[in-house]
Amino acid sequence: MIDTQPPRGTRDFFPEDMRLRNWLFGEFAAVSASFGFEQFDAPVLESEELFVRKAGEEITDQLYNFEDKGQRRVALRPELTPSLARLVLQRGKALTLPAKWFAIGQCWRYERTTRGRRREHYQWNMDIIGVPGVEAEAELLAAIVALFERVGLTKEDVGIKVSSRKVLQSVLTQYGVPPESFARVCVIVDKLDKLPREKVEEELAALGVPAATIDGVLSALSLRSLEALGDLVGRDSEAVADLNRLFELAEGYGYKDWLVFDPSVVRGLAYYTGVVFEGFDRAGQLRAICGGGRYDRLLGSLGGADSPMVGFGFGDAVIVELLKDKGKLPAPPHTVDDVVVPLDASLRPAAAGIASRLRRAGRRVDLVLEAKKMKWAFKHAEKLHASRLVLVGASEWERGNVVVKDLAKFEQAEVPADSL
Ligand SMILES: Nc1ccc(Br)nc1
Repeated sequence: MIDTQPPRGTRDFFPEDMRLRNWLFGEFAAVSASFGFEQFDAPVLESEELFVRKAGEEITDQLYNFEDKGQRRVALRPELTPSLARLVLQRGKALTLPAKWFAIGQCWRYERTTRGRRREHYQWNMDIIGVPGVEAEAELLAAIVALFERVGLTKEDVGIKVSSRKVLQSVLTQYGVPPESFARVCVIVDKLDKLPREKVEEELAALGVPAATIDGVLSALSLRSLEALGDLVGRDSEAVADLNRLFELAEGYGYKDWLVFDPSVVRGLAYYTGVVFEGFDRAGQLRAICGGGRYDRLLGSLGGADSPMVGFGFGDAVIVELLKDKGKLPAPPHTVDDVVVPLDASLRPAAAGIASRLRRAGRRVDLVLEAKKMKWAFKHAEKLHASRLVLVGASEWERGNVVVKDLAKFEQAEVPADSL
């Protein structure tokens, strides 16, 4: 027999898994719709060049890339943002700005399965193109909070750490680190909560960032108030102005208590240029729930004209682990409205006609396809959480009737078949 397991690092979604996934994606789509966003999608398979960045990111180190039968260098997308950028460049001046787009798509990595981690997950992305002010970031943070609230999480369960890469930029400038090293330094500094400090210092030193600078960077990242940040980088710094404005807007939206200023948040993607943020569980048991930020120079890095862009990615795995931990994971049942049962093989065409009519009327109908006893039909209807059991029997059918059992009210009636 073939190996019935899915390929290493991937998942199957049996019907009960798909019901949960459809519920979660339904919440993603509902939040996106409530914020007026339009959905886009792009191929899972992209040209490799879309993702080649020389900043030592894990996401590009683990690119799921290969050469196809036409000797083309291709890759399974590790994230959705570069595809979004490609579509924006493709649409060019025809794209009306600001554009608010969302997507839910499978993303891949080729992880050496020494750690046995998954190689695919689904990500919900929301992005705003063409808005230079932090009003865009505030809107996206509101969407994340809306999602958390919709799935039953509170500000006691989760929060969103917020900072700006401009903090790191001003510190590095103070220490004379050249701007061209900025992206790589960010990628390394992002590893602080994953690697021992010595390892981070080693990697920074390999970039030519002297130890004294590292101390300066690390002390900046340990600040815990915007006031202290202002003292360090200057009250009129862009980072402070952006973050003060962001917290003021958060007050207006009513989600300020969900936010935590945390300059240690850098995020691991090279292309972020401004505000960055990540959702976290306050119990500190899990990896980041979601993350995002501003990336105003991604289009330029792909050879196009820059446009202000900001967005986030929200994976389908950590949120499910968190809801499970909180006992808030729904188990959507398989439900139909009606079960239609012919009580005799000769009544099967009649039963099929009744099922068709009910379906055209918008009912979800399970038509029993084999000769079954009443007892089985009852059990089957209960398992399907059906509202009604419609029995097509010879004597009633002669009168143009069927027997309908209301399974909620435990009532039964003989009614004309065309009255259903
Ligand atoms: N980028 C990425 C892709 C796939 C998984 Br699983 N995690 C991260």
